[in-house]
Amino acid sequence: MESNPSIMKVQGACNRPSNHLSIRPSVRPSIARLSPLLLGWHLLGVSMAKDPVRVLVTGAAGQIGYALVPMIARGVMLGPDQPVILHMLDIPPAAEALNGVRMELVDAAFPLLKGVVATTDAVEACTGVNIAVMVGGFPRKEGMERKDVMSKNVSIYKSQASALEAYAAPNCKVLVVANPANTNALILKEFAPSIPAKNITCLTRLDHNRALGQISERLTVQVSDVKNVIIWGNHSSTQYPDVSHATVKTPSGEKPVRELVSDDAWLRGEFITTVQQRGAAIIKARKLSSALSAASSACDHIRDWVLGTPEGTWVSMGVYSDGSYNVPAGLIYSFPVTCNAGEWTIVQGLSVDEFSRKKLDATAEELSEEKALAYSCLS
Ligand SMILES: NC(=O)c1ccc[n+]([C@@H]2O[C@H](COP(=O)([O-])OP(=O)(O)OC[C@H]3O[C@@H](n4cnc5c(N)ncnc54)[C@H](O)[C@@H]3O)[C@@H](O)[C@H]2O)c1
Ligand SMILES: O=C(O)C[C@H](O)C(=O)O
Repeated sequence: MESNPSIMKVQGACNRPSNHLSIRPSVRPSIARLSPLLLGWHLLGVSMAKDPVRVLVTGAAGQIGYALVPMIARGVMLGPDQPVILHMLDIPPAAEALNGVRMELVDAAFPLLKGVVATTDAVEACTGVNIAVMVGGFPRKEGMERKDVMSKNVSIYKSQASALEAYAAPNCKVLVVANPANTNALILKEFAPSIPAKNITCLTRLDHNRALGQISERLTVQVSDVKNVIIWGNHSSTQYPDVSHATVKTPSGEKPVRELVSDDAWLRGEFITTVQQRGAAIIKARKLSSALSAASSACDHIRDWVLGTPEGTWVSMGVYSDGSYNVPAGLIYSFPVTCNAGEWTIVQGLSVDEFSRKKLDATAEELSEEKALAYSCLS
């Protein structure tokens, strides 16, 4: 257990870092609530205190950061019984805003929040972190393509990879949110060679959730009753939102989405483009990119990775390709995955029809091009 429960100051020294991620997947909150043993302890007023987990959020003074840090501090990411210490990094011009976020975290008096490191120093920010959510970067603005921001982000991710490699806790899990998310994650992997490739992921859960949302609206069903959509490939407009294996829970059992929608033209047309273009639609509407949905989806991504996916359910994560589904190895590509005991596994053996094959290949091709462009930015 960390000894100092106080909130720390901007640029302050770190608490002693814990050496590893101290979340035990077997003590999931829902199970913990049901366990007679834990309930007994609770009634006796004895809490099963866990060690705090250190969570880094880069770009914490930005709009996703502002939505994300209170979710983490409230237990949305790691569970309602998991104390956290937040490490927040931003760049010097944002230092004052970052301090404002820190002050608000103090003011919110989150019971699970055991400390805050708010800093513009990447080494201090990365020291001892168990989970790193990489949001910092240069966001795409209206009318800009993701490739326009490649070179700015590649250099950021190269240097932050080195800081994580040298100072993060062993087995640190990394989620890259900042665009181009897949390629930033790949650069991070390349420049942090001692962090296992399986620990470096990117966010396509927002796209996955958007796909669930579209199906739920179309069928007028609860979003929680829709599952097993897939986002294949890049977090970009070439991503392939696929409902070939998705189902909806109905009073008479699980039914295929394709059967219930009964409109392949919509599923292969408007549904796909709506999900692909949703980020751009939000930017057009808000003049800012999505923030609350991105933050919430980042929490979903880490929560499922650490605590596990429900039985019979998969989620989409951008992970290092091993050649599954004939996707070129060596790309960070979004696949359907299940998670157990803190490890993700690509769901194998799903049928891929000709229509889907073309879509999987097109988004892989874009990622290969992005990879080449990123490497050209490095030289
Ligand atoms: N993967 C996804 O699903 C998804 C969804 C939405 C947004 N995004 C991306 O997330 C990123 C952040 O979006 P936002 O709306 O919060 O942007 P924002 O501009 O509001 O915030 C970005 C923050 O990053 C900081 N920053 C810049 N360079 C940094 C560095 N080197 N180190 C640390 N911090 C740095 C900025 O000062 C700023 O505070 C963007 O790249 C955006 O395109 C991804
Ligand atoms: O498209 C963008 O740059 C915004 C973001 O990635 C999103 O999906 O909302």
